Amino acid sequence: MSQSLKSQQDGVDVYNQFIGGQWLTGDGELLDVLNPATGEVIARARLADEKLADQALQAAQDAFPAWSRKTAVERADHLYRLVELIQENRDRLARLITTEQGKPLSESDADVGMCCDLIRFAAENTRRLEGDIIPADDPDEQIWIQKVPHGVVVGITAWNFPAALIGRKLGPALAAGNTIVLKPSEETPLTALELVELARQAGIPDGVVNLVNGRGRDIGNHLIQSPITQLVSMTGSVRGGREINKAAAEHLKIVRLELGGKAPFIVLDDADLDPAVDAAIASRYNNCGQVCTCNERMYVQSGIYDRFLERFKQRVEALKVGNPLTDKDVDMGPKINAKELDKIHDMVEHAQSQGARLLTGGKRLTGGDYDKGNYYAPTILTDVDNDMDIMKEEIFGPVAPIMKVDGFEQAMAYANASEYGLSAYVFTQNVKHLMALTRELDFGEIYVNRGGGESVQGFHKGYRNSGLGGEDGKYGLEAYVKSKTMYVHYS
Ligand SMILES: NC(=O)C1=CN([C@@H]2O[C@H](COP(=O)(O)OP(=O)(O)OC[C@H]3O[C@@H](n4cnc5c(N)ncnc54)[C@H](O)[C@@H]3O)[C@@H](O)[C@H]2O)C=CC1
Ligand SMILES: O=C(O)[C@@H](O)[C@@H]1OC[C@H](O)[C@H]1O
Repeated sequence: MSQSLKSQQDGVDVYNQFIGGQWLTGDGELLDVLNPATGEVIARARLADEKLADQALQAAQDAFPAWSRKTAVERADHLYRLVELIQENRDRLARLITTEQGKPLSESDADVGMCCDLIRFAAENTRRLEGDIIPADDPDEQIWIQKVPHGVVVGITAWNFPAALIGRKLGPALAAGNTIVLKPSEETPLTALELVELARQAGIPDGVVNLVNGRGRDIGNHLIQSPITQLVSMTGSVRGGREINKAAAEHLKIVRLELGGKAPFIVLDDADLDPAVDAAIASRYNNCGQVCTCNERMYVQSGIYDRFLERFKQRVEALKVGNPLTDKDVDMGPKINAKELDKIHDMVEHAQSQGARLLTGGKRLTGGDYDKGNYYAPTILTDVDNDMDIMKEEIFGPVAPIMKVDGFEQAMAYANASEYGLSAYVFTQNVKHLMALTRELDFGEIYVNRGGGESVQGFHKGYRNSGLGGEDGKYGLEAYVKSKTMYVHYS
């Protein structure tokens, strides 16, 4: 039955799913969406069954011919209109992100801003999806390499950036002439649903954007295996990425995966101390440490180690943790859910059992409002060595292990000894070391003398287990077209 975005049941908003330009109820189970700061149910989202997922794929397939035949400028104009609407709703969306995900409002605002920027970049570049004309071996022939869209794209997203990750999949997919079925994270479906409603209001034709909710191994897996799906783009865990890659391989589907990270944060003796401390704090504790580019392990050279650690500890202990909706001054909100909170605490305890020393934090925050949410104390671990699990496994939480190194070479060796290869941070004023980074540091995204935060015109690409493919910028956009070679004889 056709519905609006949401309706009320027992005083709680119940969100529908978007298929072929209609909000549909379906018969699927209802999923509680919780505020991680309070544990309250803020809304419910209807989950899709396989029949509804197939309906979404079919709607995307039906919409593809007309959408892909629109001119580059027409597609761009639709996306620009969507960006305008997102901007008009920026405060409301930021509040919603904070409510369902828990990050401070300023960070939610940046999440919405990044969503806009990713879609705007895609719109700006619809006209730049250029092909080639290649000299042929026959004088009466030309070889044309054209760039054409794939067809139906499935975009599967994680919970840590509920808006930006939708923009990152939807923007380039539509810009290049594809249609899309989105499946947002089970933890944060509401922002995605509201964004899709804005896509409807922007006049994006029916079926070009569709959204179904569901669990990854269930509906996510079903979407991947459908013969309609041509390309799968996913952001999430290495485990999820592996499962998706395996399911897609069976059907020879194209897959782009943006997975976890274990970014080394390197501070050499000649670094500027204050910016290094600022960046170490932001890159570890923003979004409660739940960013794939987070500072996950620190290597600080012996000459600056004591001064760095003293200042870093002061700053960590001054971080204010709380409910970002009721207290605008908090630096850090809760972890996304109780399971993640337990995971972090187990990792900290395990690190101590392996010999790490707890310098500060290391516990769940309790008492008063803390008891209702998933709060963890900002934590520092010292006396770690590079073989400990805390230096190898993605933490994805507010815990910083810090290790002393004797110099550049040792820092490089420790940093590279990782199954992850997305981001790395280096603070140095030494030009020789800086120039050597391209050769010595085996990571896809290196931040030198600054904290994290990629630009939409860059290329967000993880090596090794951090992913397959890469996103953003001109290389990210190219993933959404395939080449078609035509040998044109004209005598
Ligand atoms: N790269 C990143 O930025 C992220 C990394 N993570 C890492 O993953 C850990 C667990 O987080 P989760 O939310 O459980 O990540 P996840 O990988 O399970 O979920 C991410 C998305 O993939 C979908 N998914 C999962 N398994 C799938 C499958 N087999 N087939 C199709 N779709 C599937 C989920 O439904 C969700 O939409 C975190 O603690 C963190 O270490 C989590 C979120 C984002
Ligand atoms: O998923 C992630 O954590 C990253 O891809 C993240 O997405 C938006 C942020 O700017 C990125 O670092």
